[in-house]
Amino acid sequence: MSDLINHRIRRSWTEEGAASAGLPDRAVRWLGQRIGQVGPDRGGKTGAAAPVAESALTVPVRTEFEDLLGADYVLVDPQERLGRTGGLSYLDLLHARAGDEVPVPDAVLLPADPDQVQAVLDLCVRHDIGVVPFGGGTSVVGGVAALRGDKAAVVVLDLVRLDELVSVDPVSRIAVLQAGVRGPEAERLLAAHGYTLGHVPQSFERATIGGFAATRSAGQASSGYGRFEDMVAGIRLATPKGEWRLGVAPASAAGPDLRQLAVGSEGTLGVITEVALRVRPLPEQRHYEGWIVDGWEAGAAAVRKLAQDHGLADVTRLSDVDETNVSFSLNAGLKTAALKAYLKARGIKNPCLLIVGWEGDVVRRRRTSAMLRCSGALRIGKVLGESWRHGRFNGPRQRDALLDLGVCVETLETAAYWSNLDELHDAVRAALVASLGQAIVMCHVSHAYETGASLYFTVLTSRDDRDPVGQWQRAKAAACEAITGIGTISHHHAVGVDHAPYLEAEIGKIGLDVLRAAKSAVDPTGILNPGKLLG
Ligand SMILES: Cc1cc2nc3c(=O)[nH]c(=O)nc-3n(C[C@H](O)[C@H](O)[C@H](O)COP(=O)(O)OP(=O)(O)OC[C@H]3O[C@@H](n4cnc5c(N)ncnc54)[C@H](O)[C@@H]3O)c2cc1C
Repeated sequence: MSDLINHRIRRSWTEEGAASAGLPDRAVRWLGQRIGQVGPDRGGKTGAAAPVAESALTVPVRTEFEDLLGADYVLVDPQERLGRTGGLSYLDLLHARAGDEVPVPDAVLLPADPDQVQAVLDLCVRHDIGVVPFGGGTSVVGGVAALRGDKAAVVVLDLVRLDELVSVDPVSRIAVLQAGVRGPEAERLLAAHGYTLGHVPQSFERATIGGFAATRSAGQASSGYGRFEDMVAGIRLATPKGEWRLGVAPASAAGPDLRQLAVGSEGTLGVITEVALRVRPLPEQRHYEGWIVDGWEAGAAAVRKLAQDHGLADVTRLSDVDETNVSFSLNAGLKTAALKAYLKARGIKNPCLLIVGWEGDVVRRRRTSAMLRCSGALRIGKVLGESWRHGRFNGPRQRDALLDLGVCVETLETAAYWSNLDELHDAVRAALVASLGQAIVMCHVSHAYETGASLYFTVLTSRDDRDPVGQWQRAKAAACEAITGIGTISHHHAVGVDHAPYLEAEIGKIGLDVLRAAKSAVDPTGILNPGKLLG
């Protein structure tokens, strides 16, 4: 059963991704010049087996789970348990490579349907066992760490078998998908009915419908299709108090929108078993292209104009000068050289790449293009846009290759109102550089709104092998401190464990008390996802 998804694949991210998991030689040389001390001899500590303690589940309790799910769906093998703990952050990858001691669940449970999920929760309540809901395991904030809190045992509830399209309502354009359906499968199931969800985060290939909902995920085409929470029409959760269903109408004034309390609850208020989602007709056409803007401020102003005057393309992604430089350097060749010469001849000193993509009604592109021209942007054409679209999943696939070379590589994200965006960009950048020294810190806006935008930073620096974990923890803490008070601690990666210390500064003590009260209403004994969101 566990071969349904191999959670131990790290090298290639997905089996399909293996072909693009390597790095070209010129990229390795270029990295060496920029951050120094990288090379094939810098793989660091790898291959050690992480210690896995005996399962703390007693035989009678394990038998009860087996009677409920079937013995094949209660896994206590150490490798299965180790494969379902920790997500895919840089620190998770470091720990996995080094065989560091990490929290390991006492069992992995694989329920088949929402009723079995509810029955498992009921058993966990009865035996006071912690439960970690597990979708694709792509959390980068510690969301699936198998922490046990004050419980003697903790199980991971892997939702991989909840893999069905439950229903399609073509009149309302709503499809109900089970929580364990992964991104590509969701699109395949919906395409058979002529629909798409249009939710394509960079973790699309592995992440699940339940995980998207639990973390308020944002896909690369969020400007056109909306964030995941915008798509949620209804939601079905298993909770320690029983089943909870939400969502009967597209909009409602029947008190606060509790769907939005469930969305983003990160497994602390219930296990999402089904999500009713707004779907759209499959686009007949797609058109992606690249533009160049001179300087970050000008680029941000151009994107703001699009967002505020209804000209955003479905994908609107602005790279800062550093990210544009990196992308030009890694794609060095005759075409890039010609492009650079052309930009120089046009007097563009600080090129920032803007990718815009339309899906479906591509006639809208005329309006966006006219607005971009008015903002002084220069159209470069389809090649850059299409090349971005085709390589959109390569970043995660190449992380292990970078770790093999001794590179510390990680991303972090935030968002702010337009009036604070430049300050936030500069503050986070400065904090990362001050902490890491010689580092490449690059950034893009990939989600824009009328009132503001997200910022997504990627960091590459030479790994400090004396203290690789501390090196990143200090840099991340510095970035989080810089964000606090200007922007949000997370635009789409969620809170998990890593951002929990910063939540109170954002939502206040009253906000935390409200969340705790909600949790104690549905989960009075605190079995659900110990240590996440609320710390
Ligand atoms: C390389 C990389 C790129 C990424 N890019 C993006 C991006 O572009 N946009 C984006 O939004 N995120 C991105 N992420 C973050 C991550 O993929 C998202 O948070 C995603 O939504 C998690 O989905 P998942 O199924 O993997 O959930 P998991 O990682 O399995 O779980 C995430 C959290 O949700 C809880 N959870 C999972 N399923 C359920 C459920 N059914 N019921 C209740 N709780 C549940 C878990 O307990 C955990 O707290 C990226 C991550 C990586 C590693």
